[in-house]
Amino acid sequence: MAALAVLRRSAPARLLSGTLCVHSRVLAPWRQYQSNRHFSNDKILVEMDESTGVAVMKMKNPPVNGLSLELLTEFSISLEKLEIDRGCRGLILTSASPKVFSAGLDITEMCGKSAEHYAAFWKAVQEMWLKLFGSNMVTIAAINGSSPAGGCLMAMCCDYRIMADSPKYAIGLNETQLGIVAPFWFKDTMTHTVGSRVTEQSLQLGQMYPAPAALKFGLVDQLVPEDKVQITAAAAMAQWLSVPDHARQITKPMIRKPIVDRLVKQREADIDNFVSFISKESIQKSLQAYMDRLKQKKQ
Ligand SMILES: CCCCC/C=C\C/C=C\C=C\CC(=O)SCCNC(=O)CCNC(=O)[C@H](O)C(C)(C)COP(=O)(O)OP(=O)(O)OC[C@H]1O[C@@H](n2cnc3c(N)ncnc32)[C@H](O)[C@@H]1OP(=O)(O)O
Repeated sequence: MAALAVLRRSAPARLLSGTLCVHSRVLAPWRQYQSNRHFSNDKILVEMDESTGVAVMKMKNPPVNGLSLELLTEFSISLEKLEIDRGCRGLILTSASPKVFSAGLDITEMCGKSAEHYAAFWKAVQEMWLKLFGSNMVTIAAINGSSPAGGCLMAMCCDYRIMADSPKYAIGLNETQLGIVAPFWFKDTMTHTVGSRVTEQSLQLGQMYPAPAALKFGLVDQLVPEDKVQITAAAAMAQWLSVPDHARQITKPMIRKPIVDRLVKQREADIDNFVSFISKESIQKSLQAYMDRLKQKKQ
């Protein structure tokens, strides 16, 4: 048992290659850590079921769960807490808002801000990815709505994806549609999920796939009626957790560690790349025009 506990606790550190730091500027203090093991801060709600060892993490940043610096920071802190919790074996990631899993990166964080802000924001995006893709727990995405760009990235970081069965909800990496470019580790995550050929085409076209199309090529693993997404995720989790932890935890990094290490080795260069790219006037214009289109859609 002691050996298993060591494995359980040491594997994430190995997999994440020392990436436990989080940006300190917006660290929200934990409001509470109650006996029923629910904890929450502004943007992340965690419900931990001690009898199953499964935590449900809900993003709550209405209206569309934009991945702001604050949400990303709280996400990484919450995940880190669960990762070191011996009692937690599985994580179900979902949205507290109906109809949208996550609209991806909060575009307002990438518009009209300083270089320092862009660097801090990108570091938080990297941190989220390193922790979620490199997690030692079983991770299941319960995709209860649309999931473009960064939302799709989060879902793809998980071990298994269950999506609400509706053509109204779409998922994909649509960055080129905004005039921006998915960085190599977004591309690596998609390649890991669906293979090179589909990734090449999807990324160039910035394609969003309605849920039924996403199922066809494995971008999601299962479609269920919207009101069954959570319960199906819990059932799938029970199945994944029936595999002995130590064996699964040694297997997962065999595939994922080289992908994680690629970013770890060039984090600073990746931040510099992002800052210089996003600061360009032409890119700022594209993002602004996209935001204007989003707002006009309503009128
Ligand atoms: C060569 C080197 C390369 C280096 C790397 C360089 C760059 C990489 C850079 C960035 C990578 C970015 C990845 C991303 O995640 S970018 C974000 C992409 N996201 C989207 O395109 C989603 C856009 N949103 C939608 O499609 C819809 O909102 C959605 C389907 C999610 C929901 O639709 P719904 O009809 O319910 O809601 P809306 O009315 O559209 O939106 C409500 C409200 O929210 C605002 N909003 C929507 N999405 C975002 C967002 N991502 N960020 C900020 N704000 C968003 C929307 O404008 C509305 O606002 P308001 O009108 O109510 O004020």
